[in-house]
Amino acid sequence: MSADGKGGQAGGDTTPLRIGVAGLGTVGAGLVKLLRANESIVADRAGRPIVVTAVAARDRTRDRGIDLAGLTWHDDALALAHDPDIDVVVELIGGAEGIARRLVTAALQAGRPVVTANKALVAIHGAELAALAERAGVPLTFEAAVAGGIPAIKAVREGLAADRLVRVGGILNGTCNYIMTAMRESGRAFADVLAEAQALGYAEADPSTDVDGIDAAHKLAILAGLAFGRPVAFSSVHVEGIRAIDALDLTFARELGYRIKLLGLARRREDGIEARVHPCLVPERAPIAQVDGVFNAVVAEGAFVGRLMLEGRGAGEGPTATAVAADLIDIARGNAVPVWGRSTDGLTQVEALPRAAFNEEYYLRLNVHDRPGVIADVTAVLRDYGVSLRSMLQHGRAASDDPTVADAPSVPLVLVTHRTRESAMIEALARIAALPAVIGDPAMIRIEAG
Ligand SMILES: NC(=O)C1=CN([C@@H]2O[C@H](COP(=O)(O)OP(=O)(O)OC[C@H]3O[C@@H](n4cnc5c(N)ncnc54)[C@H](O)[C@@H]3O)[C@@H](O)[C@H]2O)C=CC1
Ligand SMILES: N[C@@H](CC=O)C(=O)O
Ligand code: NA
Repeated sequence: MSADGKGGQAGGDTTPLRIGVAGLGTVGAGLVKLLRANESIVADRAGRPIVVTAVAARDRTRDRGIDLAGLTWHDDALALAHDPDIDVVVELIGGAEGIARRLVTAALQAGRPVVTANKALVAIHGAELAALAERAGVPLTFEAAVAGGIPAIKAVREGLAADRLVRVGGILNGTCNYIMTAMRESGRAFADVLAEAQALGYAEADPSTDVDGIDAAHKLAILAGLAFGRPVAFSSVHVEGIRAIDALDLTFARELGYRIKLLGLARRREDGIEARVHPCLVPERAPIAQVDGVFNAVVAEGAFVGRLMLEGRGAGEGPTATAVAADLIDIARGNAVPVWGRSTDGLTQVEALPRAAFNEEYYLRLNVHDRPGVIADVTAVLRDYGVSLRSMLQHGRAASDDPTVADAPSVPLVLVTHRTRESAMIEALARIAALPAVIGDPAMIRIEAG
């Protein structure tokens, strides 16, 4: 039985599923185009037609490349929650609060199935919305919210439902991957490439959500919740973005045989769950290092299934609309899966482990005065904290060549450590930054196998 009480294939009911779309931006307009272009494919697979009957958007006159004639227009998106001529509300406005949250809440309370692409909303309010959906006995689906066109939610929540997953994550932000790929391949400036990603419809309304790692963290919190069976408190996810990545780091990474990727990583450990988003050095031969541009990669690992990686476009009109439409097809067919893959009864949020508990290999780049003793001072601090070095790179003049130079020029010094506790690295870096020969803050990037 479907959520709207009209089983699609199961009941042989061919009544159209009527949808109301809130937000006609990149994804909303993309959805209308896709449902029209693929009308008969969608109807065949859903067992009944899926038709847009109502929309709510801000500007009635804007040219979106779609014909809105014949659709009911609502100036107030909240009206969709009670419009008697729709069966499903599709929320494509965005934002964890405000109108998007009010609309989804109102629709679920009114017993309406909801489809959303809103990762911020699901990551932050997913536990409470899941309880509302369960109480109303209607689906709340969000395939588009994680990794755009990659069926990541379905893969983790349904495809891997039988395994005990120990790890999930990957490249979860198309905008950041697009920017870092262009910077690496063509040396283009950050701001330039970001503007291009915005024009292509990849970036969030406020692109700092992308470049500061928050969007990837929203997606990681959702994936971790699905993989480990409990929603992860979003505020406990450790988040770093890509603003601090310097062109020098891209060059040194290449020289050391790595690429830099913004990764989301969630791991089940004996003592809790690790959930973090930050730039990583990954070996250039690792499959994930080859995932470039707007492409995302979702990696999962379980005791029985082993490791798997799904790759595809993580942002943009077409891929995202495909994911939203797939959710609608599920609803039309009467397929319903609990939001977090299990009942919300007794379901509590879990706090991720703090940063000090991480245990990684680290790449450090220091800007140092090129004079004798610098390397010895830096390595002495690392030794004091039990951090052992795997390799070191210094370009330019050797520090010991000219002991008499007082205002020695600055040179980058790159150090790669063996695996070590992050609590030790944090303290060691504070001491290193305070050394007289070290200029500015050291850059630290964690190293991952991929
Ligand atoms: N663009 C992408 O590639 C992807 C976007 N998403 C998510 O999809 C959702 C929509 O994203 P986009 O389409 O990219 O954003 P967008 O900014 O292009 O579209 C949002 C639309 O909502 C409209 N809107 C704002 N307030 C409104 C209100 N009160 N009533 C009605 N409409 C209102 C805006 O005018 C805008 O046209 C967001 O949650 C986003 O995170 C998810 C995956 C990929
Ligand atoms: N802004 C997001 C859009 C898709 O989720 C991204 O760049 O990945
Ligand atoms: Na997806």
